[in-house]
Amino acid sequence: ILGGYEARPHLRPYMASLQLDGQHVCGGFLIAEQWVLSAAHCTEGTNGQLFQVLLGAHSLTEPEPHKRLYRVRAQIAHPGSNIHNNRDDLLLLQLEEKAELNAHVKVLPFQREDRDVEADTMCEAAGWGTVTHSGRRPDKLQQVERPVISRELCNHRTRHDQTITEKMMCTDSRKKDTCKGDSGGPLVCNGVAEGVVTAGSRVCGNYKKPAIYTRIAPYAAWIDGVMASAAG
Ligand SMILES: CC(C)CC(=O)Nc1cccc(-c2cccc(CN)c2)c1
Repeated sequence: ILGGYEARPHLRPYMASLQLDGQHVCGGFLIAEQWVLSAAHCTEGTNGQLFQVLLGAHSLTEPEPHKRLYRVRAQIAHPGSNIHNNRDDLLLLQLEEKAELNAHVKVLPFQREDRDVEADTMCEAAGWGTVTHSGRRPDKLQQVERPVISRELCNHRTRHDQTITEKMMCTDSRKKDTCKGDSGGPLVCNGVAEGVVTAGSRVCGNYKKPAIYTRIAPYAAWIDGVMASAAG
C-alpha cells in the first residue's frame, strides 16, 4: 500500500496473508470458515506450490494471541484466468480445516448484486504490500482510502485504454495506491467486499494507471459452486 497508514490492529479480521516459506506473497480475505478469496496471478512463479494462509494477524513477524497459519487443502484459480491479462483474476483457497472464528478472525461478506459501485464512492484497501516505490515491505497491516473512478475514465486511452471489462472496477491511484503484495486483498466499500486487488499494469501510485480490481458480484455463482462442490 503506497501513501496509506498502519491499520488499527484487528479491525480487519478478515484479512489473510498468503505465504510461501514464511514470506508474504499476496493478500486475501476470509469469505467462509474454510475459504479464502485471493487473486489467481498470485500463483505466478510458484510452480504449483500451495500457499499457507496467515489469519488473525496485524504484524507478520511478532507473536500475537489469535494469529494462526493454516495449511491449504486446495487452490482453485478461475478457469478464465491467465498470465497475459487481468481477466477472471480470482483464486479460491480451501483451508485444511475450518478457521477458528473470533474477534480477530471473521468472515467478510462480498457483494452479490451485480451493479457498479458509483464513481467517487470512497472505498478501502488494506494489505502488507510494498509501502515505497523502492519496494519496502511493512511488518504491520497498512490501509488506504481510495475513490472509485468510472469505467469510462479508467478505459480512457491515456489510462487503461479499453481493457477494463464490466467485471472489473477502478480506483484513483494518484499517490495513494495498492502495490506489489496487495494483490488478492479486498476493496471494501460501505463494509462490503466489492472487488479483489489485481496487479493491472504493475505500476503503483501513478494517476495514469488507476488501480484495477476484479468485481466479485459477477463471480458469485462460480464462488458458490466451488465451495459447494468441495464441501464435506
Ligand atoms: C506474484 C505476484 C506478487 C507478482 C506481482 O503481482 N507483481 C507486481 C509487481 C508490481 C506491482 C504489482 C501491483 C499489485 C497490485 C496493484 C498494483 C497497482 N495498483 C500493482 C504487482
